[in-house]
Amino acid sequence: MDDIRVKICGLKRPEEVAAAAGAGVRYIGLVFFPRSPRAVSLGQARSLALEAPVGLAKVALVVDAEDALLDQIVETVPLDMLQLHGRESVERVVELRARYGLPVMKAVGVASEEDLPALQEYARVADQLLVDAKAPKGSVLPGGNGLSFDWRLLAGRRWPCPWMLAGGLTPDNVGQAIALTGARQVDVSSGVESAPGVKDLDKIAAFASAAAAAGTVDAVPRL
Ligand SMILES: O=C(O)c1ccccc1NCC(=O)[C@H](O)[C@H](O)COP(=O)(O)O
Repeated sequence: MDDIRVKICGLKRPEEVAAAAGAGVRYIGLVFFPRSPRAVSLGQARSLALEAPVGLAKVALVVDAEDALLDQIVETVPLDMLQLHGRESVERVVELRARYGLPVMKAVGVASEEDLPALQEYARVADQLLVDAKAPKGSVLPGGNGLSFDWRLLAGRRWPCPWMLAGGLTPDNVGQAIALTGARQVDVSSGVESAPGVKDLDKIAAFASAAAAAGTVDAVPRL
């Protein structure tokens, strides 16, 4: 069985990229959402992306972004994937895949069974799904809130594209999350921070190693 793939989202400093690469992380997320404590400028994102070693995929996270912003991001930052973390429609996913020729990961917020059909819809058109906790009403951030959802909702569910589990993951709970959901990819942001927007290098290493350890055990859902 393949290793568990880890994505660390919201990196801002070169040492965070180095720590992620050193820990065997597979994807880094660069946040282009001005109200986020993890937001990066175009210049910052370009430098971070250029420093990322081969094998570490650079993912640009946007929220209902206009074409003009996306054009700037794609022209400036060497990228491997776009992450759509807003209310982008199925049609918009199709349009952006064609326009930029980059794989698109669509984030879908989950709080209850009612949210699961959307995953099926987006799985038809996206290259990957990010199955995240639904942001609370009125929250400034559509993601990165450190909230999890009932992982049992995902037990036994599969989609016709690769998917990543996100939402409230930490070095302490990622093993249980993988065992319950069968996820082969996991994404974390606030769970590896020492303060909003500041990644903790030790927590990055601890998260990657806990995920790797969980990946060596057959994922038998314990319900
Ligand atoms: O992280 C942000 O600041 C952010 C801002 C706007 C939209 C999405 C955002 N983060 C989304 C992510 O990819 C997070 O990694 C994911 O939601 C999990 O976050 P966390 O619960 O903090 O681990």
